Amino acid sequence: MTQPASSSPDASAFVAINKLTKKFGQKVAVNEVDLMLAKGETMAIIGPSAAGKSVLMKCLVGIYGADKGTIHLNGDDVTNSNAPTRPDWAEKIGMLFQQNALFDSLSVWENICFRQIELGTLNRKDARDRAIELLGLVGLAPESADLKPSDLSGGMQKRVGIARAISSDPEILLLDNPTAGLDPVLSNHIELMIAKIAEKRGTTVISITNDMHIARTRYQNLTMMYDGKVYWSGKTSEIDDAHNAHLTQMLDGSSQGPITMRTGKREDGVYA
Ligand SMILES: Nc1ncnc2c1ncn2[C@@H]1O[C@H](COP(=O)(O)OP(=O)(O)OP(=O)(O)O)[C@@H](O)[C@H]1O
Repeated sequence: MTQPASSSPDASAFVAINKLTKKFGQKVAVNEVDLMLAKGETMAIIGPSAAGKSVLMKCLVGIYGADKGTIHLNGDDVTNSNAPTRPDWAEKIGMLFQQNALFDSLSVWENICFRQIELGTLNRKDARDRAIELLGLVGLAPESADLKPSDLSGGMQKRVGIARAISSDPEILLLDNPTAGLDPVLSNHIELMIAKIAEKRGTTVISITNDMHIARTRYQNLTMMYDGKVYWSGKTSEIDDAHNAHLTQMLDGSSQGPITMRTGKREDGVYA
């Protein structure tokens, strides 16, 4: 059922991360992470604060280069942001940042098609039309297009961030806490929307969440990070109640230590 943290990922997987390490000075934020994901599959990444989840995402999107290890996307080595293959992937990866990263001085539609306007792939009229189409996809009215992000609620801002992330019709969608700060009803609504968009487009999705229930019900795969490492990675359908309880305890900090899901025991062997 599990991918042991020590196994080597299959390099032919659509997303193949092999022994990835990212340090900031002495701090090892991401420590020998192995992960793989097939095309069109979804993965939730969970873990307590400072586990390395966001840094891993930023390595994937090319913001940070790696100190060690590799990232392959569909066979292309994209480990370092200045790798020759990287520009080919810029348009194929959509990312929602934790704080949405919307520009307050720009309108909603300019935020959504920011990249296309910058690159000149769409003129301003077509970009506005495209943004309105995307607003519809994320459940926002066309009238929102000319508002500024500060005119929107937190939930609406998240939707705009998601609309921007999917604006280039990416092959991979990276979402850093798409429902952080939202109430449970809205969180569920947004996660359902993401699942539907991904299914319709065949998009591969990796999403950080703090919500174990959402991770188990909306994603096909789940990875728990702890102290920069992958402690468990596998199919959500195979998580039984005991494992769920322990992953949840690790997430909220009440567990006494990481567990290995292969055995269902904590690393110190206490849990059975
Ligand atoms: N630019 C940076 N410079 C120095 N240290 C950093 C930097 N970015 C992240 N870190 C450190 O790396 C570790 C992992 O950070 P990361 O943001 O990936 O955690 P996280 O799992 O996403 O946590 P959270 O759920 O709280 O967002 C933390 O100790 C953090 O302080």
